[in-house]
Amino acid sequence: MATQAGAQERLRQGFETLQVRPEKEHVLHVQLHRPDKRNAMNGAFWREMVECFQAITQDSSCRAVVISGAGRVFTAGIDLVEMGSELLMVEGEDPARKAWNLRRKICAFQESFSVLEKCPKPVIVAVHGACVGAGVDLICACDIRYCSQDAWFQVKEVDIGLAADVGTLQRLPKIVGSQSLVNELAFTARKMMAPEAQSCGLVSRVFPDKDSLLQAAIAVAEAIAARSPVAVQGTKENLIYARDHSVPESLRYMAAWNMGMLQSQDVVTAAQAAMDRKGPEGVPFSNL
Ligand SMILES: CCC/C=C/C=C/C(=O)SCCNC(=O)CCNC(=O)[C@H](O)C(C)(C)COP(=O)(O)OP(=O)(O)OC[C@H]1O[C@@H](n2cnc3c(N)ncnc32)[C@H](O)[C@@H]1OP(=O)(O)O
Repeated sequence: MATQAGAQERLRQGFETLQVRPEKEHVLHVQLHRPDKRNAMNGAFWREMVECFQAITQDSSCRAVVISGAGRVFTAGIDLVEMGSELLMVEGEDPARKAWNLRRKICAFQESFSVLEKCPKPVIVAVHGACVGAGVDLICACDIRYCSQDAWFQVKEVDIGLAADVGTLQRLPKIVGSQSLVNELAFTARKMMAPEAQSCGLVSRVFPDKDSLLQAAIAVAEAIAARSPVAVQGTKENLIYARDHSVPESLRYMAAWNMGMLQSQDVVTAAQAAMDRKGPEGVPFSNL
């Protein structure tokens, strides 16, 4: 799937657990789609997230992505039925080999959400109803988080006997300012409702219902997609780099980045539009 055509073909083929559809120009909407099972994450889901977002990364016509959940809730987290019988079953003739194979599996699970961060296009997630366990890991890897008034969040892993290992413990403390709150949520699996999620910074906006939530998520994706993809994707790359590095390291990375990217035609086009008092909407930028 190294080519643009290959990526678009993969997205056209469709997935078992994800529904992908174009929403506006340059905007794709990825829906977690196992509504009867509350979008619980089975084996197919963990694989398909990687395939889907690798294809989106390759598809230069896509500039922003919205993720939402089909049906009553965003997601019930890992599929508990498959977890016991399949997802975490491991082969190996001795403990070292079993441990090594389990490590491989855990790394593969981690990739299913890290792929969201590696995707250069901004990902906006719209959460309604429950967002449990691995759902929190997923949203922590997204760039913008919105929810509806009925949403609730639960770092549920301790209740099923494990430490959350696919991103929550690593990313949540960098999203929420209070380490004490993160610790409390992770140690107790307490449900956090939408107003608290907003006040602690996990989500940036709360909407009255799912319809208004989706409308707003798609509108912000459209606004992002109208801007220079060189500027937007460079911004995502450098924000994530800065989160994980010191200020001097990040400034150095930024300078190396922009010594190439400032030579883009987009700078000239966008600056001219600003001088002419036009917004970026309606200014044509080539795909990246
Ligand atoms: C190395 C990997 C690391 C990853 C770790 C991840 C860990 C986690 O994700 S921990 C969290 C596990 N999830 C849960 O504990 C949530 C369980 N589900 C619920 O609490 C409720 O379903 C929920 C509040 C989300 C929704 O309640 P609602 O009343 O709307 O639905 P239900 O009647 O309960 O369920 C409807 C059908 O969906 C099936 N289902 C729900 N959750 C799961 C799940 N996690 N796994 C598998 N299936 C699930 C439920 O059995 C019902 O199915 P059916 O009886 O066939 O209709």
